[in-house]
Amino acid sequence: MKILIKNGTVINPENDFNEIADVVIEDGKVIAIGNKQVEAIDHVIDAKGLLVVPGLVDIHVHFRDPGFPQKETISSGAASAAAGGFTSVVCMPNTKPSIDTVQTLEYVLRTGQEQAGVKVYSSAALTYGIEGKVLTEMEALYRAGAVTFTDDGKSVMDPRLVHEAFRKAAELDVPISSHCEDHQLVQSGSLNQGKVSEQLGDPGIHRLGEELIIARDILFAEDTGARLHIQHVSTSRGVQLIRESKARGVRVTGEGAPHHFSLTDEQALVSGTMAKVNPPLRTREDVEAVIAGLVDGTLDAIATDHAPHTLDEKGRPLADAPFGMVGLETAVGLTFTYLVHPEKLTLTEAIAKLTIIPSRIMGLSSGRLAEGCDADITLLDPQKEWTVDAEAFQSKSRNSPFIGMKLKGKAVLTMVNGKVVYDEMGITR
Ligand SMILES: NC(=O)N[C@@H](CC(=O)O)C(=O)O
Ligand SMILES: [Zn+2]
Ligand SMILES: [Zn+2]
Repeated sequence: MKILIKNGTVINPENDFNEIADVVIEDGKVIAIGNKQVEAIDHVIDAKGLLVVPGLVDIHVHFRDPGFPQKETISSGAASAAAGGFTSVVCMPNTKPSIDTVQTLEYVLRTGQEQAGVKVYSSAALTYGIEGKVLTEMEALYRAGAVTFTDDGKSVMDPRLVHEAFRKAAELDVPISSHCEDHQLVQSGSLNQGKVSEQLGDPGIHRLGEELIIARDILFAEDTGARLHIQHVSTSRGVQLIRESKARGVRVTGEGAPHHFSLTDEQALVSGTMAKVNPPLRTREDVEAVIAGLVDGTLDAIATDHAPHTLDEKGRPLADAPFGMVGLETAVGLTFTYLVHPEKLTLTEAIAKLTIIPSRIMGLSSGRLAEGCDADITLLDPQKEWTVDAEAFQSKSRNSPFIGMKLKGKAVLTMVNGKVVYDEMGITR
């Protein structure tokens, strides 16, 4: 089976390729790029006006299996990823049980292989049960396929334990992904501590809660030589701490989430609990700092932190509703609307932050579009204007503050190993 994608603008950030070119796929692999004569094509996809990019890579998703299939399963999460243009994802371990044993890790990876249309990778927990008390068998989990270690949802607070985990990670040369939140400082708030939290009678989440742990973990990385990846950076000083540590050679990377480069805490006045996320939406100054971090490379990657929750849970009062929002199906629209169209990032820079850079951080082979690669390919329509519609979500959950918002830019076709897993061009009809 040979497929030809013709007339599209092919972008491969890895080698700065950005040209109108043909892409030929055979048996799930890319066999040619450029205007080459290829015989016996079975299927032609006309990508005129579209971008042909490496399948997108999201290194921060919550697929809720095992434990919370009513929120998301690995197969519904994968369908949501495909609809958003993502072909590879890294799952977070705060499931039930948490991904803290080889057995649970293997369950997630196997279910991903058997039931998901996209490539499902997984992190493993740093501590058993994400309780911050006993380190997991990091080496065994690493050998079984864990690509990073994290207690995402929490920070491990015991410095002796954190130090030990960083030493082990350095030995294995595997990145630690850090959710930065000093919960002794932060305690019970739901929103960024400021005018909006006051107005809504919420105790608020002080920015220092995030910054203290970013600073701490940078020091641990510096001391041990481990690779540190800071998740969902939301504050201006957080970005600055990463910038300074990079300049002195610490092996640190950072990610920015679409909601943190597009929304402020004021969104809670409009969207209520749908705008409750951890770390919280902050101020205009913070949003600008996250964008500046993405622009100058302090924040290496864009990652969604796709965090599905049921409408029942989100229907509770602000203080009781869970933190998190779905993100896979709005990430491309938000990246184009807030970063590419306003010319903060070039096309190649934006695609790099959604493909090759996150892939490298986690040591994956995804995120490239070159001869010999797996045909994981996404077709994007950068000009497509659309309105976020909860009913159209492939995710099981609808907890998004972006519902009803108009965005410009969308994934229209997603392919994994040459197989179409999402199609709104009507080519598989
Ligand atoms: N981001 C969130 O607000 N929630 C995440 C946990 C996390 O990423 O910290 C979740 O699992 O729901
Ligand atoms: Zn987190
Ligand atoms: Zn998360």
